[in-house]
Order: sequence, then structure tokens, then C-alpha cells
Amino acid sequence: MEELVLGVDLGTSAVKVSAVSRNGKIVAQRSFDYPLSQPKPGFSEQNPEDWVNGTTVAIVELILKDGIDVEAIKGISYSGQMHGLVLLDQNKQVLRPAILWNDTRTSQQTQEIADKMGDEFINITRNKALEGFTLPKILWVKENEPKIFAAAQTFVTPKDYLRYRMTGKLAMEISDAAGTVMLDVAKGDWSTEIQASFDLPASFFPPIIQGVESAGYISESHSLFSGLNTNTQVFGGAADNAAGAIGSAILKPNMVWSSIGTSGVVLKYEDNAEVDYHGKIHFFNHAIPNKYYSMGVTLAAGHSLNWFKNRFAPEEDFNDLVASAKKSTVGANGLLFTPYIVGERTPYADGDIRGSWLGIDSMHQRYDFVRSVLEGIIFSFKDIFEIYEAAGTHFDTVIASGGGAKSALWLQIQADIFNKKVIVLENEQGPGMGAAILAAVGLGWFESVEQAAEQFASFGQVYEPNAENVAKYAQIYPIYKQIYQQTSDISHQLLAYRREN
Ligand SMILES: Nc1ncnc2c1ncn2[C@@H]1O[C@H](COP(=O)(O)OP(=O)(O)O)[C@@H](O)[C@H]1O
Ligand SMILES: O=C(CO)[C@@H](O)[C@H](O)COP(=O)(O)O
Repeated sequence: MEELVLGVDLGTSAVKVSAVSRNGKIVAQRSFDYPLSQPKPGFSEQNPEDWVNGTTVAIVELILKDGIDVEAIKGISYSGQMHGLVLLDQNKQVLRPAILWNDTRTSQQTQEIADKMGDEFINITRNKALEGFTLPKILWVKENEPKIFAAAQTFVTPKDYLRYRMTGKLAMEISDAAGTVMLDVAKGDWSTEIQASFDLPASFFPPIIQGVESAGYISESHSLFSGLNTNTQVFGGAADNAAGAIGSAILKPNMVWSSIGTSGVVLKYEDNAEVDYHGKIHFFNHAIPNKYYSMGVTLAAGHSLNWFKNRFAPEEDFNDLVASAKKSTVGANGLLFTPYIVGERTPYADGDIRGSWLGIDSMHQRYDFVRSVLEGIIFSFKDIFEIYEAAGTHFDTVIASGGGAKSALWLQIQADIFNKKVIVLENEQGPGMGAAILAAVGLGWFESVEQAAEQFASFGQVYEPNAENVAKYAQIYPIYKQIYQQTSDISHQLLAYRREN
């Protein structure tokens, strides 16, 4: 019997569970979708019970439909959508729907945090308090739903809630704890200054565990539902971007990860906590013990393309639509798109900015619009590269990941806009593979996360920059860069109008 681990990737639109062998081969995979609720502009919520049910169904299918032997499953670990707030009462019952990472209702609370703590906040948490992070969400509930807040005894992030329901043991894994912006990142523990500033008792904060640390075993009750054995060991896991970087073997500071999922991420591995980006990009504890990572986030990356398709080409095949951009030119015949359709994080920490097209000409075809969307997303990644370059970092290798890495055209656009070689993974699995690696290391199958990642990840095709295209993008990108400064005021006025009417 071949021994296996399960990597549970708890995403925003679905949970994907992968059964992975000791040599890093995916033996079987099942996923289950769940809904997102957007009851008001800027609100984004999910029912934590959907995560538990979806994961259980996926595991049951692995066992019943794929014939995975429960005896073979030695360990389980997780990758989770970050920053979401799950509030629990004294009996660890969920008090309200989870408020997710892409919920932007908390602009007022982010300002309150900045006013109260100023630079001290950034020095401790190494991040600005942005709308998507967890502390502003806690303050929003405190101010807007005081009865619910009064009943709240503790909180967790999404995958930590799922792990609690599978083990009966409550804990917060460190890379997700960092994303709450209540952690003293350099110390790797909850910040007592933040607890005091926002009047949150120490008892509100769950114990912190490491990504490869044992979090217990499958509980009797979960075993009854899923069929898993109670001797299956469960490990901490990681925030999805930390897990994705591990699954893509981003383990050296000269490598950079470019991931196009619903959101877009440009991520760098950091050996220590000495570097200071002054909150311009996120800086978090890694799921690799005593390591860190930094990243910039484009809130609507794949989401911008999906939005375009759903609104303007609902009947068309996704691949055909993306491929149609080849009919356009480098620079989309002078059409520029900014992907701020749900607000932005990096480099503009601005929940109220919205997207735009500039240069629309009656000659433009739909394929020019498609190309402008693909390019605008990568220009926004280039903005993040510029922050790294300003801090003195120069990368030679870009590892491309996420659903966007399925498109050869989009990969070439990345190589040409970044002017760097872009490499894809042979078996692109991103976060789920990272989760499986953490379980494999926790079980002692490997000495370190680094060793396991090198064994599990293998690199595939390389996209080299094309000099002619690089020169053209070098002309267009400086024009793109002016759009935010020159039009943000108009964009804010339009959003204010929408809110009032
Ligand atoms: N064939 C494709 N070509 C280009 N982009 C794609 C393709 N398939 C999916 N995508 C993009 O990938 C995104 C989903 O990526 P994924 O990594 O699965 O995201 P998430 O984990 O956030 O759900 C979609 O938003 C879509 O825009
Ligand atoms: O908010 C962040 C990172 O800070 C997001 O990356 C979420 O962690 C989930 O993103 P998807 O994987 O669903 O795109």
C-alpha cells in the first residue's frame, strides 16, 4: 500500500483536496464549489459550514470514487484563503458569516488603526492595516454588531477553522496569524501592544502553531462523516500564498513568484525579517519555520478577465477568448486597462479606486479589449516589481503559477513586460501541493520543507523575453503608470456618486 498525504486547498470559490504520494505524485484529486455572498457593495462573506461540508464531500469522493484506502492516508495539511474572520462564541460556535479577504467594508477602521498607532503599527506587524486584513474586520464587528462582538470569545482564519472542525483542537498557524496584522512578525507571537491599543483580551487570541507542527488527529466526529481514520495526523498548514510559494519551490531570494488566481500575487522568499519595505508591500511569517516572505497583491487579476468574459463574451470558450488577443498588437493598439475593478492593494492601497480603459478608438475590436485586460493585469504586477527594484532586489527567474499560467500568450506577455525569463511548473498545483509538502515534512518523510519542495516541484517550459516586444512595452508602461495619479480623483468621485444614488 502506497502511503499518501492529503493537501486541502481551501480557496475562495472551491476547496480542492489532493492525495499525494511520497514521491510527490498526485494520485487523485477532488474539488467542491461553494457560494460567495455579496449582500452589499464591498461586502464579501461565506458560510464556514460550506467549507467543512465541501471538504468532507471531496474526501468522501476520494475514498468512494477514487478508491483511496483510508489506511494509506498518513497525514493531512492545509492551504487557506487568507485574512478571513471567523468569530466563535464560548462553545466555539460560529457567530456570523465569515468576512473574507476581498471584503472592503472596513475603510473607516483602517483609518482608525492608522490614527491610533501610526508607524508603530507597521513596525510591529510589518504591514499597513488594509481593508482586506483581519484586525479591521474585528473592529468593524465591534462597532457595527456590538451584540455579536460581546458574545465572541475567540476568532480564527478560514483554514484554521476547518482544521478545528476536523480535529476538535483550536489553533492559528503562523503564516495565517501574520495576515491578521495582530502578530509581532519578528517575534512570531501575538502583539501585546495591539491587544492593548484595541482593547482585545489575550484570551481572544488562539495559540499559534507552525506549518509543519502536529495539530492533533482526525476527531471521532469528523471520522464518522468523512470515513477518515482517527490515527491520521493533522498538521498546521499555511496561508494560500505561503503554500503556493512552497509548492512552486520559491526558496531563494533571487526567485520571484507570479501567480494569477482570482487575485494576483508577486511574492519573494525572505531569509530573515531584517529587510523593511515600510508597509509598501506585505511582509509575513512563512510556513517554513523562522522564514518569511513578502508580496504585493493585485486584487482583481484573474477576476478581471473572468469579469470581462462573463459580461461581454458569456457564450465563448475561455481559451478562444484569451487566444483572440493574439489578433491585437503589443500595447493593444493603444488601449490601456487598469484592473482596479474591486479596489486595489499594491502599489495603491486604495479600496475606493475603480478600473478604467483609456484610449478607446472606434477602430478597436473586442480582441483589443481582451489584450488590454491581459496587459493591464501584468502592468499592475510590474508596479510591484518596481517596489522590489527600488529596495535593491533584482530577480533573474520568475516562476509563473495559478490559472493564468495556463495561457502561453499571457506567459509571453509576462516575459515581455517584466523583461525576464518566465518559467512554469510541469505539474502546476500551487497551494495544494504546498499543503501536501507540509504534511509530508510533519510526518518526517523529509528533513525540511526545502528538501520536500525540491523533490515535489519540477520546472517546465521557459518563456524568454522578446527584445522587440520588450522595447514596445518599455514605451507603454510609463503611460500606464500615470493613470492612477491622473485619474484617481475622478474614480473616487464616481464611486461616491454610486454610493449616494
Ligand atoms: N485557460 C486559461 N487561460 C488564461 N487564464 C485562465 C485560464 N483558465 C483560468 N484562467 C484564469 O485563472 C483564474 C483562476 O485561477 P486559480 O489559480 O484557479 O484561482 P483561485 O485559486 O483564486 O480560484 C481565473 O480567474 C481565470 O481568469
Ligand atoms: O488576500 C489575499 C492575500 O493577501 C489573497 O491572495 C487570498 O489569500 C486569496 O486569494 P485567491 O487564492 O482566492 O486568489
